Amino acid sequence: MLVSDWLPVYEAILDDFGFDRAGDERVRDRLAALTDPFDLDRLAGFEGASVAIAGGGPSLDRDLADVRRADVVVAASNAAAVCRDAGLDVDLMVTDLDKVPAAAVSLTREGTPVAVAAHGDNRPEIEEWVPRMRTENVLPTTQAEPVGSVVNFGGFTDGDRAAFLADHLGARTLTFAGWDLDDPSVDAMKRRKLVWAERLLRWLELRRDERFALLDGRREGIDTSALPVEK
Ligand SMILES: Nc1ncnc2c1ncn2[C@@H]1O[C@H](COP(=O)(O)OP(=O)(O)OP(=O)(O)O)[C@@H](O)[C@H]1O
Ligand SMILES: Nc1nc2c(c(=O)[nH]1)N=C(CO)CN2
Repeated sequence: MLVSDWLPVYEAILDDFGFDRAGDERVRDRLAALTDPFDLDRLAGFEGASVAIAGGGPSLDRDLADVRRADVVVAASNAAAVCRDAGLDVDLMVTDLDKVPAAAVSLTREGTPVAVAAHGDNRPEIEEWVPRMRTENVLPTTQAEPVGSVVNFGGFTDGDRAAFLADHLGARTLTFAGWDLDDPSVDAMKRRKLVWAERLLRWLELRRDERFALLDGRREGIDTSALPVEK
């Protein structure tokens, strides 16, 4: 995903949530100061692979067999802890550090890359946890324009950002485990974030010319008006 393709969608997200772009940029700059550029060649194993994107929904426990079958496992936030507790290795964790930050630190120290996102509402988490990580295993990301070590391959929530990253790295197929887009247990803010996650995955599947089973039966109901897709 080119940043120029992403930024108009990012602006629609900022509008919808009332997030402040300058706030995102300030925390991005702080993350840039705390990190070094990550060598993406270390993730060459994504090229041509079947990639499972493990999400933080309650169905993850039931979906672990799908995760186990994939060539490569990307875990969004809390899914990293669930996978590890089930004895499943994670190849990459994607997180904004608002859940299980200690697990993210441990992964970096054990040699597993962690894609850490900076945004306007996670400066305290960035300040507290990133300095404890092994820097060479931190892939710093932003949803705003990239700067220095901090990259942007598209995506908003941890889970859809994981999918955009896997796409950038050349994944052959993406499968989604532990994704409950209609989860009644989430609060109103999380529900809105999941609405955006669904839209962004719809955009991604169209770009990839793939059909994500997760979206079967849902496509008609997805509002794509903020996305650069053919109507
Ligand atoms: N029912 C669900 N509840 C939470 N996350 C879900 C759900 N279904 C899918 N996901 C995806 O899994 C990702 C990880 O979820 P988790 O609740 O562990 O993280 P989070 O730190 O709250 O995520 P975020 O900061 O992106 O909102 C989410 O970012 C989302 O993309
Ligand atoms: N500014 C801002 N950006 C975000 C936020 C958030 O709360 N604030 N939450 C996200 C996923 O949870 C992703 N991006």
